[in-house]
Amino acid sequence: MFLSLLGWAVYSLVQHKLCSLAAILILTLAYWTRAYLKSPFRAQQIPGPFLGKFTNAYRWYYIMRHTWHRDLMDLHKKYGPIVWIAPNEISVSDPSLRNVIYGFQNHKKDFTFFRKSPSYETGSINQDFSFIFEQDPERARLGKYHMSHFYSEQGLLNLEENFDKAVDELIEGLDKHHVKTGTPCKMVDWAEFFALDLVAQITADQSAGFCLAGKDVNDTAYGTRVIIKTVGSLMPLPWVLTATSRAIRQTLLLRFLINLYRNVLLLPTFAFDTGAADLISLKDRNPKHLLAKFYNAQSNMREHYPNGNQAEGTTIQIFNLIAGAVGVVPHTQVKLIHELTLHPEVLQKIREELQTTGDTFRLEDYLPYNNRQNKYPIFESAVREAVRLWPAVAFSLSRVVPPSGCQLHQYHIPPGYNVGMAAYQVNYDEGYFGSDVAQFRPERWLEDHPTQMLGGEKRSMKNYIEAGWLTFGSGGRVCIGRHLAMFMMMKFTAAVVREFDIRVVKQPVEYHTLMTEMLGMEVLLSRKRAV
Ligand code: HEM
Repeated sequence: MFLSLLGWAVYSLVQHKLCSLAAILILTLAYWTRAYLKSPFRAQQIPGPFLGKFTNAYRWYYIMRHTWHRDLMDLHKKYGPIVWIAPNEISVSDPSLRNVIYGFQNHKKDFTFFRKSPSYETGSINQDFSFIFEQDPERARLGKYHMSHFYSEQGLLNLEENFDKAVDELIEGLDKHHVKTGTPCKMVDWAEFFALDLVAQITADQSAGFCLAGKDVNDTAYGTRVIIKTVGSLMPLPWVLTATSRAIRQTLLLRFLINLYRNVLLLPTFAFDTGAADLISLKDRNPKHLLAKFYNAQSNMREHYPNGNQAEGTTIQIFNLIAGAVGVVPHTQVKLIHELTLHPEVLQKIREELQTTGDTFRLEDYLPYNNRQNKYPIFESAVREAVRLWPAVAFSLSRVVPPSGCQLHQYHIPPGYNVGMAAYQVNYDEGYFGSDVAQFRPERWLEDHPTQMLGGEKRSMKNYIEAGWLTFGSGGRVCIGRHLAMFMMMKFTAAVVREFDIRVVKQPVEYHTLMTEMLGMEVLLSRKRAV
């Protein structure tokens, strides 16, 4: 009976293509309409774009136009802080609701805990712990427990020598490939080369040679972009998860993943099934670097991922590192350099701060340990201002409403629906940050809040901004690489502004998929004139 029905369906599909198409269309419309009519968002009249209420394709269309981060800002301007953007998803822009969704709830109390939504599964491309995409809160907590200390400020301070080696190669490469030849330099490419070199340095104390070569050796950075863009394009489409498995997604992206590991670890024949021995010998030679720490972390997590293996479990940590360092940091880095060329007065102050420490940016002059004082307050504020205004991780950090449900202003969101906030919408909220929110004004980070008090003293703006912004996420799943990101940008920027005068010859263009990339900016560099 079933077989004859199936046979009939295939026969009609072939014979009556138009009828079948019409039937599919009608069924889809009926499905969308039924979901719309039953939606609790409709019952509460939550505002939002008409098509978004019916289909995920609405958001996907704007993501594929690469403008979604700005389009969503416009939607919030039009509809207010709570917007119905997809059949089962609400977007929230009000910073005061950040802690409702991302606050430090007890992950053991499933009744009130907001997990990462199933869309994160799209980015899971292995059988092992993959930090950013792990949805299980207990495993994510364990991962953080095993890994946060080496991504802490103190942990990274131990690797400062490696940051400086990467900086030296950056300067040598820029000199050789652009200053001496007088050719324009593509800023985002160089920020990526630096990031790849830095990852190789801090992972296993090796020089990967991207800056020295002045090119994307073996398409390594390109591979990172392909993986990130693929995940970003598919994340908003729930059916992708029905149609694929982790194994399928990994197979699709395997070539790019393996290429990353081979070129960054300088293991030209690395493969998951045979690579463990190579990794072990490399990490044994560099016990204080991240590869050794990743290896230990994966050993501690192994029992939770019986289908993975040592090589996969270790290298996926490198992928998470590369995703942050190469996929995210360079785009804010580009905007920071761009803003400094637009604000010469800020650039001048940064150069003056650097002169107080022998024209070199040293972490120990920045971090307030051992009674030291931060010698770079304006420099630090300029970097923070850039990450506030151009938060490269710009997709909605979507979470599932727990069994308790949740109250967002006048609306009650029932369990099982998704709610999310995205950094552009939150960071540009005038109500919270003030009417000059869109201006690049580093000094704001050094001021006091005009009215608020904290512990009997005036509340600093730094404290106030960090309690509201979403650049690095918030709560238990806050970005583990935020200190690394700050150090990378400060090391890169300090070196470039110390050595070179910079003239922008092509402006950056925003391009959103998963991250908001800053593409196309070109600069002419010349050796800095003495002042
Ligand atoms: C300016 C640079 C960066 C920005 C704006 C940024 C932003 C973010 C955001 C918003 C999240 C939260 C994601 C979520 O809740 O779904 C996150 C998580 C994460 N980031 Fe970053 N990131 C940056 C750099 C880095 C770097 C350099 C690394 C390298 C280690 C990194 C590694 C991670 C990891 C592993 C997570 C997942 C943490 C968890 O789920 O507990 N990020 N990042």
